[in-house]
Amino acid sequence: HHWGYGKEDGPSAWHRQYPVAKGNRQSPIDIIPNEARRDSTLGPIFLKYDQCRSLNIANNGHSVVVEFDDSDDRSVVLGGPLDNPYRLKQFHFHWGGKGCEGSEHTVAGVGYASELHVVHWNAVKYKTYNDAAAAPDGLAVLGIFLELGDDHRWLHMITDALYTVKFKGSATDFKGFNPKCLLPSSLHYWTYLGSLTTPPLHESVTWIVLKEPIVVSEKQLGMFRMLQFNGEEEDQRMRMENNFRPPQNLKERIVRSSN
Ligand SMILES: NS(O)(O)c1ccc(OCc2cn(-c3ccccc3)nn2)cc1
Ligand SMILES: [Zn+2]
Repeated sequence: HHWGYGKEDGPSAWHRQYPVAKGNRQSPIDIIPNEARRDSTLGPIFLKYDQCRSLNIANNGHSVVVEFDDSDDRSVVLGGPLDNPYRLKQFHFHWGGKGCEGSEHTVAGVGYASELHVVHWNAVKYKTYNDAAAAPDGLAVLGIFLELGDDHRWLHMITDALYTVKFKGSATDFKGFNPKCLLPSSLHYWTYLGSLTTPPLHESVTWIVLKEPIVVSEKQLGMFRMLQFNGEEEDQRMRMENNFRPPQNLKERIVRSSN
């Protein structure tokens, strides 16, 4: 009996199998800009993605994920709150149902239509991604909000491939995609210590949430909703939508803001 986003197996039930769900550094959170601490020691982040090698696009039953070759330091995020370069591993999305919110982080109580997570791991300190994913300084996830407006000029490269990964467990080749094309113009960010937002909910993430959203169209976002949570062989057809965890308690944490 696996976790999901439904009434019985959704975020409010995760704590039964994953008690860390009630931990002290859970994600996402509501970011309150006026309460974030402007920190002049926080430098800019650098995204070195020019040599990145995307491998495949997959439906893991929770989201659609694009994986990268992380066998060397060819593509990393560095700077900002990070003490080491973190290696690009994958990116995926969270989104809502038609017209309703879908981001995981919220800003002063307001959600966006979707949120992109670009996942990196600390290969300087840890041998494998799985080791890093369970360590307090193991992961760095870049969060990018998606708001509704005009078509995004490059998102079609992802949405055009979604029909090939409609069902859980499907994956297809997806080479030559550079996530740089999904970034907003400004890399100003908020940062705080948090967790994976899905089980196993490890408290291993340094979150870097960009302040500026990217703009995508309702039509493009709607394409994500043709994905299904279920496998092709399952009777129960469940449209993949509302795959977001609501904001968690900030507890004793502060959010810092880049300049
Ligand atoms: N939504 S998010 O960007 O916070 C996000 C990012 C990465 C995630 O990876 C799943 C995962 C599983 N494990 C794992 C590690 C060791 C043993 C077993 C499983 N590590 N990561 C999940 C959520
Ligand atoms: Zn995520």
